[in-house]
This record gives sequence, structure tokens and C-alpha cells, in this order.
Amino acid sequence: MSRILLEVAHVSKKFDQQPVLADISLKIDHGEIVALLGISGSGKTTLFNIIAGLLACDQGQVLLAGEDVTGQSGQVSYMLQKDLLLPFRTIAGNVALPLLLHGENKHAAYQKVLPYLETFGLAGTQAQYPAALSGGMRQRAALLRTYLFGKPLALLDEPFSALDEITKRNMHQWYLDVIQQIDLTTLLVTHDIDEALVLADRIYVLAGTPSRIATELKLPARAQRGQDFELTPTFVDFKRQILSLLAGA
Ligand SMILES: Nc1ncnc2c1ncn2[C@@H]1O[C@H](COP(=O)(O)OP(=O)(O)OP(=O)(O)O)[C@@H](O)[C@H]1O
Repeated sequence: MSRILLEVAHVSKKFDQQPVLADISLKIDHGEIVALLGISGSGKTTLFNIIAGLLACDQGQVLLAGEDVTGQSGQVSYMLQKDLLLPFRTIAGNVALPLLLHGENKHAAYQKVLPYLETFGLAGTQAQYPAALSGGMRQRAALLRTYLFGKPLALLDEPFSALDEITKRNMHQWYLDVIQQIDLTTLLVTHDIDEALVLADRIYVLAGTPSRIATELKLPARAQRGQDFELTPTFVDFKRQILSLLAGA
């Protein structure tokens, strides 16, 4: 069986005759965390929406496990920048939403989410409302809800950008831990170079006008990086390379 879960092939997009994305091709294998990195306005969200089937592309294809899903929504799980938890629903009510939407009854759905609350570091929060939780906890609840949509690929659009620096770093480590325990492939859209370098197995850098894939970087294996990867010469070399590509954009 092919390891490729997502393939974006030669996707282009214009808005009002203005090309934004030109001939974008990328692949993601099962289990990978791949970052799509670009400056503000480079078309990351546009590509995200095309992959999620929320926006039509002008040319190209989106393939999921080899099947053409171009323009089809509901094939991947996705999470937008803000946590978007419903303030009037408890945490259990929020994270169980995908199961309830699939027609499960409330009791069964709540029973199913309880062990996941534990895995996602949210044990004991089921009866609380989002406003009572910290930003990091709300983001974990939103990630759990995304995961419970049950699709093999999660698209995350700047999921940690609203968090303070320390909480964000803790969330990065947490995400790397939790991803070992669940079966999920991630496409992370971000403009944060450090975040991409800390989380991703591979990075696609978008640059130019219109945006193209300027380069693809393969990072050292997650297990070999260690907690202080950000302080290593390897990290700094990657960062320098990315900065020079983005600066020339
Ligand atoms: N619906 C639309 N109609 C017209 N232009 C659009 C539309 N959506 C996006 N654009 C334009 O396309 C370009 C790319 O926007 P997009 O939001 O995809 O970039 P981005 O890389 O996600 O930016 P950011 O990091 O700031 O969110 C921008 O110039 C934007 O103004």
C-alpha cells in the first residue's frame, strides 16, 4: 500500500485575475507532520481551503489515499486559528460534537470522549465551560474535537498562534507527545518558522508572487531532535535557509 495519504498536484488559483498560487504540488505520507510555511498573504489559507474542499481551484487536483477529492468537503478534519469552542456547551459537549453529528446518542458520545480527555490532558474538565479553561486547554479541546471527526488527515491553520510564547512551546511538546498515541497525519499551516522547525518532519516553503513551493526541507527524525533542538546549529542552519527564501519572496 502506498504511504502517501495526501497529494496536491499542480494546483493553481487566481482571485480576480490575480494569481495567488501557481503550480503547487506536495505530498504527505501517513503519520507525517508536514508544515506549509509562508509569509502573510502567501496563500496558505487559500491552499488550506482548497485541500479541505471549501474553495475551488482553477487547475490541479487534490488526492486523498489515491482518490480524487478535488472540491469535496468533509474528507479531512480541520481546525482554524481560533479554538471556536461553543461557549454555551461544556467541554464534553464541545468535543463530542463530531460524534453527535454522526448520529450517536449523547450518553454514548460522552462515554466515548472521556478516555480521550485523559489522553489530551483534559481529564476532569468534561462538565466545565470553555471560559473556565486556559487558552492552552481550550486549544487542546479544539484539537481533540478535530481529531474526533475521525478523518485520517488533520489540517491545522496556525493552531497555536493566539497563545503566549511559553504556552505555545508547551503545546508544541504536548502535540509531539500526543501524536505518538493517536493515528493522525497533520498538515500544519503556519508563518512561524520556529514552530514549523520544532513540529514538522518536512516543511514546504511557499515563496514568490504568485506563490510557488520554493523548497522542501526534510528535518532530522523527531526522536533524534531532543528538547533543545532549537539551540542546535542544525536548527539555526534550517532557519537561515528559510529566512533567506522568505526574504526573497
Ligand atoms: N476570497 C478572496 N477574494 C479575493 N482575494 C482573496 C480571497 N481570499 C484571499 N485572497 C487574497 O489572496 C492572497 C492570499 O491570501 P491567504 O489568506 O490565502 O494568505 P495567507 O498566507 O493565509 O495569509 P495569512 O498568513 O495572513 O493568513 C491575499 O492577497 C488575499 O488578499
